[in-house]
Amino acid sequence: MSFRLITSPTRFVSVTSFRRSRIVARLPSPFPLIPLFSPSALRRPAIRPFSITPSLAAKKKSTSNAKMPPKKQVKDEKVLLGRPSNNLKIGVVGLPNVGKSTFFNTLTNSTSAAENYPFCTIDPEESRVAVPDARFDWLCEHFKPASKVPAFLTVIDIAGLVKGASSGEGLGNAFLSHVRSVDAIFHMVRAFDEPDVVHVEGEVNPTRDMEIIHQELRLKDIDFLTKHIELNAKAAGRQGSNATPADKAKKEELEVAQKVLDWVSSDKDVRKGEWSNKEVEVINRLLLLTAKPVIYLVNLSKKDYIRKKNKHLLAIKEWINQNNPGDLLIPFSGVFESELVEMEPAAREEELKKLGTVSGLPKIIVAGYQALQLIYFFTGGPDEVRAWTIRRLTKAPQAAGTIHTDFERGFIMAEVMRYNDLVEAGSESGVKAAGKYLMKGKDYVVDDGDIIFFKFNVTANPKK
Ligand SMILES: Nc1ncnc2c1ncn2[C@@H]1O[C@H](COP(=O)(O)OP(=O)(O)OP(=O)(O)O)[C@@H](O)[C@H]1O
Ligand SMILES: [Mg+2]
Repeated sequence: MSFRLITSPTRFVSVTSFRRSRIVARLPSPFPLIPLFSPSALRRPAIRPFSITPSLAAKKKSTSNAKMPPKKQVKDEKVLLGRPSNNLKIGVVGLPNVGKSTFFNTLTNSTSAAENYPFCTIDPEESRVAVPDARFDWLCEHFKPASKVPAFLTVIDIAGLVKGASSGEGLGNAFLSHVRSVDAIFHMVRAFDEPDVVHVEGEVNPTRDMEIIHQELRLKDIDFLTKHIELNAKAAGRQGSNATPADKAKKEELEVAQKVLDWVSSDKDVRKGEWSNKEVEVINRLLLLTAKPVIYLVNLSKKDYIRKKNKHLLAIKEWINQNNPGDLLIPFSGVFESELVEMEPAAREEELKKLGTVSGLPKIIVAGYQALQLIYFFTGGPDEVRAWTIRRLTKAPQAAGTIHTDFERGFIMAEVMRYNDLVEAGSESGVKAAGKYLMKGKDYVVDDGDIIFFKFNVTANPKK
């Protein structure tokens, strides 16, 4: 096997600088009050390529293999419901005038129109917010890096849906297509009484509103699946009895689609079904609305949020238990959060202390990130501490590929420190001395919060 040396770090510098420039351009968050760009960090790459001579390569490889534990076959590799990507988005969905844009603006420090009239938002707005994480803060404190890049949650503000949206009411179909393009849903539920804020259904009734939204999403899935089956059944019917493997696959796919249609038609959301890996693969291609994970955000008045009481909360909880057991409910207050975000950090802390409460946003961001089945691993050093987003169950080479495709192509191994081990030992050498510095191979499934140094090598021609 021939190894080609990678001695010039320049191209890696350009990769990291490219990524950074994107981050700087799209940083609207109220949370990361941290410098994301430092020219000095560009002088050296944040992640140094592993450069070795051919003979040394063989030696290193054999030592690393010796250290590596026997390969464990990951059993039961479950296919996750949802789009297989690291670039996933969560949409804010709900009736008109329930506080979606107020929440979106506060969360992402954006200026989406948020006025007191229904259908204030028409076109979807996209923005990002840093994911707060004490581990990231600790790593920055520990490495004192020139550049700090946390993980980000991408949020989309979507227009309000109304009863009948699935059959075109209130620009319904266009708005539902915006829901189709996101990967998870923050379902905004109005539980605040404010006579000046118009409610499209007349009076405040959160469970009725939740029922409307869920009904519209289900009806759209039913409509979509029915048309999909009709269309594909016709195509499959023309094949006759001499069915090719492709025809058989199509037939199997149609059977799954029919099974899913029966499920949604019985008033259940797709994400609540037990599906085999094969079925999940078909469902993922269909981008169904009720397959997307949902977090219910209950928008309270400032007073109710602070006193932790609201007359609708119990009924909302019961509705979730009845209809979509296990889904998360997070109460918060849009107006209160928008007041907080306007304050200086010190004044904000003072105010929260005085009121004996906390902001609801950090919990919401973390929950949104988890709903998307996203986790991150860290790379750390004096140049940069960075969180790299991956989907749950991602293996080491693909995780390396999020940094650079060469890292995946030439993957040798991942040197992994667990966050707790690093905190306990106080340094990388301490982790090594404690025998907790792990060498992981290509079957290693990366854990949330792993601190990883990838070793890789790239041959001139990967086929050789
Ligand atoms: N917790 C709350 N208490 C009182 N008023 C609120 C609260 N949250 C939001 N509002 C008010 O509700 C009104 C509508 O808010 P917003 O524009 O954010 O709703 P929306 O759901 O985005 O509406 P649309 O679907 O029309 O775009 C605004 O006047 C906002 O200040
Ligand atoms: Mg809006």
